Order: sequence, then structure tokens, then C-alpha cells
Amino acid sequence: MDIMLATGNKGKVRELQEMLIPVKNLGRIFFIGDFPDYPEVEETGSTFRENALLKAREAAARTGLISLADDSGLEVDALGGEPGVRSARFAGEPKDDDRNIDRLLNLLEGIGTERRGARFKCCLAIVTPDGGEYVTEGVCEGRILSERMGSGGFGYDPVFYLEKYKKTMAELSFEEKNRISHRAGAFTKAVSVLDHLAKQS
Ligand SMILES: O=c1nc[nH]c2c1ncn2[C@H]1C[C@H](O)[C@@H](COP(=O)(O)OP(=O)(O)OP(=O)(O)O)O1
Ligand SMILES: [Mg+2]
Repeated sequence: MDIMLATGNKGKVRELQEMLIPVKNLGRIFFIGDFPDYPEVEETGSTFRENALLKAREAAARTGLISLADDSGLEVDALGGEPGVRSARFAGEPKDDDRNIDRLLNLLEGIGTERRGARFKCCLAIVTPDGGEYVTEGVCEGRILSERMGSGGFGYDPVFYLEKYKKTMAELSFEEKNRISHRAGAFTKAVSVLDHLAKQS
């Protein structure tokens, strides 16, 4: 079974590619770059779930392949759950991880440790060309530091601290992040869907 990875985010591509390795009966993985003029799908949904579905539906319709899309982001308690679905463009256009972190740290300036709770959420949508739709979710709890630590990962990883590991997400190894992240949580639940689809094809 071939699959289309419907994300323009290189960090996600790397992680999802790694998670797909153990999936049985997987054929070729296609990427947005394999399709000239692939559009950036507007994320008009108000939830991760809606946006993941928008991206996966567009990919399945364009490519005729079983398509996997990821919509994810950061919810910060002290900001009432912001940036949430707006995480990628928190500091405006064009989307920029470094400016997003700067904005987040500025907004949280002066806020104490106990009020810096946050979580990463990931919604994975799998859409088949004949209209089958499957969605899974994963969550990872942590808190926002007041400065960056570590150079791994992408996005908000350098400021997202995991109490259990006493490290930021950016200080974990690639393998560790891929075992414990919100994306890993959502992907683990999607494996049975992928197995099921592979058997059908
Ligand atoms: O593991 C993660 N570690 C750190 N930050 C993360 C992670 N996962 C999502 N994030 C942040 C990055 C971005 O600010 C937003 C995702 O936005 P989101 O629209 O889903 O992705 P995107 O626009 O980069 O690529 P695409 O829509 O093509 O999949 O949440
Ligand atoms: Mg996006």
C-alpha cells in the first residue's frame, strides 16, 4: 500500500517517516514535493481534527492515494489554550518557529512556574480516495520554560519542558521524542487503521 504524507513541515515529515518504518505492507511513501504545484491548504477549521481532515481530503483528492495529514499545536493554560490551532502563525505570516517562540515567551513573562502548564496536541487524519476517514489524537503534557534549551526537534520544542525527563522536547534524542510525543501517541492509534487499509489494498 502506497501512502501520501500530506504535510509541508519537514520536522513532521522526518518524524512520521520514522514512525511508518515498522508498519507492515507499506509500499512507497509520497511527499508534497512529488506533486508539482501542490497547494498550501488553508487551515480554516476551528479544531485540529477539522484541519487535519481538510489537509488529508485535499491530498487524497489530488493524488488518488491513501493520505495522512497532521494538524498539531500547543495549548498554554495561562493563555486560555492559545495558540492552539493558530500555533504555526502565532507571530503572523510567514510562519516562523523562532518568532513564534519569542512571542510566546514575551506573553508569559513574569508568569510563575506553576502557571506555565501546556500541552502539545496532534490530530492525524487518514483519508482514502474512496472517502474513508479516520482520525486519531495524541497529547503530551509539559510546561513552558522562560528560555530555549536544546537544538533537536522543531517548532516550540526548545521551550517545552517535560517534568518526567527533566528535559525539553528539543533536548530529547530523535528516537526518544518519537516514542513519547503527541505525534507518537496519535500515530500509535493510527497503526491499526493502516494495517486494516493495507490488508484491503
Ligand atoms: O512536535 C512538535 N514540536 C514542536 N512544535 C510542534 C510540534 N508539533 C506541532 N508543533 C507546532 C509547530 C507549528 O507551530 C504548529 C503546527 O502547525 P500545523 O499547521 O499543524 O503544521 P505546519 O503548518 O507546520 O505544516 P502542515 O500544516 O503542512 O502539516 O504546532
Ligand atoms: Mg499548517
